Parts: sequence; C-alpha cells; structure tokens
Amino acid sequence: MDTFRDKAGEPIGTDIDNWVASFTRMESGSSELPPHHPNCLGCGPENPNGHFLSVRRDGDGVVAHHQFDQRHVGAPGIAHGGAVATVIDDLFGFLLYSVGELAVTRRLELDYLAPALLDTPYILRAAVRSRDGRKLDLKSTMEDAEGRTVITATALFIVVEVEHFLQSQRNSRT
Ligand SMILES: CCCCCCCC/C=C\CCCCCCCC(=O)SCCNC(=O)CCNC(=O)[C@H](O)C(C)(C)COP(=O)(O)OP(=O)(O)OC[C@H]1O[C@@H](n2cnc3c(N)ncnc32)[C@H](O)[C@@H]1OP(=O)(O)O
Repeated sequence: MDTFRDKAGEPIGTDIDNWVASFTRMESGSSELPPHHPNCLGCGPENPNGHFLSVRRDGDGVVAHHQFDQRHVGAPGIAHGGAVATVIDDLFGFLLYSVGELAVTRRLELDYLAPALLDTPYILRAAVRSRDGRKLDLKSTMEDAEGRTVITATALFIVVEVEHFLQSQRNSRT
C-alpha cells in the first residue's frame, strides 16, 4: 500500500492500521473531507486516471461539485454510466466520516434519468437514510445547474472491521 500523507505532506504510515488511524488524525473541524486514499479512483489526488472528487460535509450528509471530462466518455458527449457510478460510490464512502465506522459497498443502484454530460457542472449530494445493525441504507442525487435531477442512487454499505482490509491485502496479488 502506498504511503499515506497528512495535509502537510508528511508520511503517516504504510500499513492498514495506520491508514485507518489516519482518518481520525486527518479529521479537522473543516467541512472539507480528506480523500480515502491518495490513489483512490474516485477522490485520490495522485491518481491521474481518477475523478479528483472533492467532498464537503453538508448538514448530516455530504455534497460535491463535479464535472466529467473526456477521460470519462461513453457515448459522444456523455459520461460513461460506470464513471458516474464510480463517483457516486465514492461519494457514499465519504458518509463514513460521519458514521465513524468502516464500511464497504454491498449493493449500488443508479437510475440514469437524463444523460450526464461532459464538461458540465453537477452537484451531488448523499446522506444516510437509515441504519439496521451493520447495514447502512444510503441515498444520493446528482442535479444539473438548473436543479434538474439527472441521477438518483441508493446503496447498501456493510460495516466491516479493519480485519476486512487486512484480509483483502493478504489475498491480493499486487
Ligand atoms: C475508524 C473510523 C473511520 C471512519 C472514516 C472512514 C472513511 C472512509 C474510509 C474507507 C472506506 C472505503 C472507501 C469507500 C470507497 C467506495 C466504496 C467501495 O468501493 S467499497 C469496495 C467494493 N465493495 C467490496 O469490495 C465489498 C465486497 N463484499 C464483501 O466483502 C462482503 O460481501 C461484505 C463484507 C460486504 C459483507 O459480507 P459479510 O459476510 O460480512 O455479511 P453478509 O452476511 O453477507 O451480509 C451482511 C448483512 O447484509 C444483508 N444483505 C446483503 N446483501 C443484501 C442486499 N443486496 N440487500 C439487502 N440486504 C443485504 C445480509 O442479509 C446481512 O444482513 P443481516 O446481518 O443478516 O441482517
């Protein structure tokens, strides 16, 4: 796993325990939330193929302003549906800062109500709808600048222990 750095750019650890510990260390009073990982496909600042998603707290939920670009094209001029799903999945991940526990996506469902256009500003919001034990029921919307809803999404995230990531790292071939 890559070295994770704090806001001052100082390395703060290379293993999973340090990665998890970094979430509490990086939490400031600011509404701007830190990326999950420097190379995260959704929000990592060091992933040139990523979306560079930047997310803030918004009441009990989170909000992001986002534009898809030519790297994310599906049909001409339109963002690939999988790229939209990536961004929304990642946005859901930012709700975990408020939940205060680790969780992973078990189910993700999107309704594509209208094309998500490239180079077009969108506002995305997400919130926790309810919790039942380890199950987090999450919802999200993506609207255009005129307030038209382009995407609605729901997800089931399952709360996991750190061991989930340790096990995955042990089983990984990279
Ligand atoms: C220290 C605090 C820090 C806080 C700050 C944190 C900041 C954020 C940091 C980091 C987060 C990560 C970054 C997020 C990035 C975006 C999200 C991703 O890309 S995640 C990757 C993709 N997802 C996977 O790789 C999962 C792969 N799946 C699994 O590993 C397992 O399936 C897992 C762990 C999800 C569940 O497996 P089981 O064996 O533990 O649990 P079972 O028994 O299968 O299900 C649990 C419950 O859910 C229900 N369930 C399962 N599927 C359901 C469904 N489709 N509908 C309804 N219920 C369902 C089941 O019936 C069960 O319910 P009943 O406990 O019995 O009540």
